Amino acid sequence: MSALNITQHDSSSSPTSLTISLALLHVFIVFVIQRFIRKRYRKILPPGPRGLPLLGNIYDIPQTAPWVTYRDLTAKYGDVIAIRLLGHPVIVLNSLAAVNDLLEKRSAIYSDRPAPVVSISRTSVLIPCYTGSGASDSSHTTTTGAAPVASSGNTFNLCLLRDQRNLQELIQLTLLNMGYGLPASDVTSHYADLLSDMDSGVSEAYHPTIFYIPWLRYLPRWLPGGTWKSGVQKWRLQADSIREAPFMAAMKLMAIEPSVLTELFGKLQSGETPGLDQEFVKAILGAIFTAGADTTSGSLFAFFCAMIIYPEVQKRAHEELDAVVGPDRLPEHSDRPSLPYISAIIKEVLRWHNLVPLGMSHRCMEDNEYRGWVIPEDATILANIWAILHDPEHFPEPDEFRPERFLKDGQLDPDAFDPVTLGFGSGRRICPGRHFAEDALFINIASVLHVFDILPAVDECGKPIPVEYTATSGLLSSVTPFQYSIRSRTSIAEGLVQEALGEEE
Ligand code: HEM
Repeated sequence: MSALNITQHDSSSSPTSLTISLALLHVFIVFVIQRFIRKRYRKILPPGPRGLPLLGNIYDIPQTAPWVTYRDLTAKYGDVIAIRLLGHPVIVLNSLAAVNDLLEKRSAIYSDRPAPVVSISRTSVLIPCYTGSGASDSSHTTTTGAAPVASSGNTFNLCLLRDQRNLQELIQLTLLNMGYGLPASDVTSHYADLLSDMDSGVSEAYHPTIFYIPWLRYLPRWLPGGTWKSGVQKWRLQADSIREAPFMAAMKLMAIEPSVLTELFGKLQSGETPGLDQEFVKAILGAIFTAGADTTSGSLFAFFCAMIIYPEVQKRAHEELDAVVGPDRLPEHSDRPSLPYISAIIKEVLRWHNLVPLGMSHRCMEDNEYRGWVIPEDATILANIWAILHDPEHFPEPDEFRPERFLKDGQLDPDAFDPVTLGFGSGRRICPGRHFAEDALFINIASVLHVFDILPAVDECGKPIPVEYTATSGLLSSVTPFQYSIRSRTSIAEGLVQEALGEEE
């Protein structure tokens, strides 16, 4: 009895000891659950560096060129690596076999995208989730099957000759014409500014910290860690403007030129595509414009860089063009089968400089087993495109720009590993603009090489400014800016351009 009294007395008169006991119990339970989860995942996830408690591997993966670090980790862990970023599993596929096994063969459950914590647009600029619905498929088929590149290489040359406009603006011009049917004259630096504002907004909104710590969204904006919220309104407005401005301009003009817009409106009116409405049409066009401009111009910029560093490649391309196209005309799309060296240059540009080195993240939609591991639902999947296209087993001396690796007996080698498909992603989310991009690269590269020598810029003493190939890091990796100059190869070539200029005007 007295013992009972003592116990009753203790518990009622000391509420803090109960709280402490409960707190300790809570800590113990959390600890056991964490150990259990960690043990379970360590067993079933693919191998990878161990990382720190809670933080995971955030200190193992650098911000600069993480694709190189992932490739280096394969020596210890194999081609499929799991890392954890603040508890979130990320699976990196470093071989073509793994990419094919998961993103291609199991595309039914590997085609979603991880949802960003903050949606930057009412209907996102990039088509975000995979539903398998008619509308999301329509974005792919329409873009993929879009009319061949609307602008000719001539326009590109003329612009270069006329005012040395930047490559990015030239590709934007083409996309606005192909996507919205907007005439070249409607292209103003306004769209370019909107696009560049939105690009920086997207980089901030998709910053890994915000991406992988979902609870950051609940922090008030005045607390450290919550300050990113003040940018959200701005990013949303930027994303909305890039969807609205060219769309409204096209509607005002009542563009009748065949374009992706007219094709989608045709589908909308016929009702053949469930889920397709005006907002979705706007989103698809916004995606084409935003995803197509920097990528295609980025590849062209890489091509300019390679031509300066490897003048012997440029010389061989000139010889092929002189022999096949001749001095009296500019190259056309129909010349492509007869220009294997130019085609090999395009493949090598896409391989040598990967615009999207880790592809775009995919999301695994359900737990599934692979090679004895379990890839958990919600895991982010990255395809290390850079590592695969720089694997010396397939591409000896991978850092060298060497179009010859795709040729055999002067023709494209059908047995060579073609970087084109992988460079544009995999499975059901493969880049829908790949045919457009390839066509644009062909006509622009062939035309520029036919007419111009691409040379390094010169300094005030007339000395060539050396060009070195380096690239930026990020979702999109660009060749770091360098200066170049162009010189007409012959007066006949210059005459051809002037003639075409007259025709255009
Ligand atoms: C050299 C040029 C280009 C490269 C290297 C490139 C590469 C890629 C890659 C790697 C992806 C991710 C695919 C995946 O998730 O597996 C992608 C997606 C995408 N690309 Fe491209 N792309 C290029 C040009 C273009 C162009 C010109 C357009 C539009 C005309 C375009 C529109 C898109 C869109 C809309 C997506 C998102 C597709 C989706 O989420 O379903 N791209 N691109």
